[in-house]
Amino acid sequence: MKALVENLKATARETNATDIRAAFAADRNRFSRFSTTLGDLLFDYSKCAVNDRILDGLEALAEAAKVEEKRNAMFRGDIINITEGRAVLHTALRNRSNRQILVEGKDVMPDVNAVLDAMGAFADGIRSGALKGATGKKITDVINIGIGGSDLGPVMATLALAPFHDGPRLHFVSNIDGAHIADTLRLIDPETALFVVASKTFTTIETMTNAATARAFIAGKLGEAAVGHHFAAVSTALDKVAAFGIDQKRVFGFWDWVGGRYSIWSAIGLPLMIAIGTENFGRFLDGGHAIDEHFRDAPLRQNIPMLLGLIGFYHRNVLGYPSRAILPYDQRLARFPAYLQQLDMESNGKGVTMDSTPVEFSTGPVVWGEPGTNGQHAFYQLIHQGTDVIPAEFMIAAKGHEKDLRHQHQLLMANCLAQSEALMKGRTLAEAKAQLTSKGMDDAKADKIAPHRVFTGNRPSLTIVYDQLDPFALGRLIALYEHRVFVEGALFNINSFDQWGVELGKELATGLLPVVEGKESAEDHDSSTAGLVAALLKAAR
Ligand SMILES: O=P(O)(O)OC[C@H]1O[C@H](O)[C@H](O)[C@@H](O)[C@@H]1O
Repeated sequence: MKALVENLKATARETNATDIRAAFAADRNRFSRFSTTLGDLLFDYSKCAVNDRILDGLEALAEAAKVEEKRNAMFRGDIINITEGRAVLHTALRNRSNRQILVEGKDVMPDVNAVLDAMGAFADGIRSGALKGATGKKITDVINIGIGGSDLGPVMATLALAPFHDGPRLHFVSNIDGAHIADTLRLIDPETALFVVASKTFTTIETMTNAATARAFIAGKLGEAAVGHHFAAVSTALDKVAAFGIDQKRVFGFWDWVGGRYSIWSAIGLPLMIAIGTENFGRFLDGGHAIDEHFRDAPLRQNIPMLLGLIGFYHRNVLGYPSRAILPYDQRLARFPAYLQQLDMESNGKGVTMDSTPVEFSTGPVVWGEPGTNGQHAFYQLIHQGTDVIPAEFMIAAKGHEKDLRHQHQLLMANCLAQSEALMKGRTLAEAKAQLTSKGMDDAKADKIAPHRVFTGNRPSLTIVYDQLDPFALGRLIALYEHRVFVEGALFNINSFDQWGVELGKELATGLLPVVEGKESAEDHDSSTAGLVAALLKAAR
């Protein structure tokens, strides 16, 4: 692998691959050669620093890393999450073909379908008003209590699918900070509220603490007997849910082969289903399934998740770019960058290979972003003229949902396209100077100012276009990025499906709680921690 990466570096140098502007000038068909479609989904990577030889090299890399074999093992239900001894089968949750999927000899599809049916019946009951609060009122507000994978997916997708939201209002409480639940409880009426406690493990301190606060709120306002009418739960740990006291009929399970950050397709999607209805939720699953079929079957050069992953690896390890910006020109995808941060950074922020040795590559990049056009007025300066090259990933719908605001959508499209064009083309010193002198600036001054107005150009970006942001399109987009993360993880030869890196902080927080409660002394901690504890406790007195 290392040698193949070195070869790619040499190829990039020899073929002048990073001169993207020159590549466009030399080849009128560059767009059609370096873009591909799947239905109405268009993936354009022609503004990345690729050429045929680079793609050949990336293909060799995929072969050497056995990406296709690893992909097949995932779909087959092999135990590929080796540190936790689990299969990785979020694809089973959206397996609309219903073909058998075996985990340790047992077909998981009957259980998947049974939970989906139970969720559907519950969601229908809440939406229609057949399932009421303790005082006989219809549920108007659903509050999801969860964090990480038990929060980010429903939060992101609910906003993304706002035009399809015809069920009760949704709220999300995740942070341990009491402000989060307190501000939410102020907005709701206990008689018409339903809390969904969402936690894969049902041990996460934030979720358990917020759930206890919510439980006390309902019991305090409506009496202990009302609790059963106002709570539901989603978890893989059904015994722990039972201990919390939630009615079994309102508990929706999933399985240890669903990673938290891949769980939006499972019962974790219940709030979304309540918001948009079972039919739309089904379309969302269809979208994910369409990408699964494509990822499994399409040849590499037409395989969008493969290409996305290979280009991601190329940016990181051949060209050495440290981060990637996710820039949806779609206000309703405002939480998509945050969603991808967990998906990508928790999956591929690793330093040890599948063979338990240190990795030989740079693994996952920093993933960040904001929707356009807001980002333009904040951080695009650095993307255009900063000293790091930051590959940008644009996404935009051909049609907005606001038919009478078509003009605003046209402005949105123009901005999106202008940004990727500007990143690629840039502006030379001569062009900058000519622009200034044409406006009457004298030569000496133009010489001083022009360098500040130079854009190096040749800054890579890729663009994803879809017809309209509907449940199917969103399902496709999420699955596309899930598989991209898979491909990159396979190339790094890491386990993308564990998350030991979040453990240490959790352990230390448990140890520090008695210290900040004033029950234990801070003397066993380092002087900074002890000093901070002292300052906080003094100020809180
Ligand atoms: O769903 P839960 O078990 O409550 O876990 C919630 C989150 O907590 C952890 O810290 C993990 O890093 C995440 O992957 C997970 O999504």
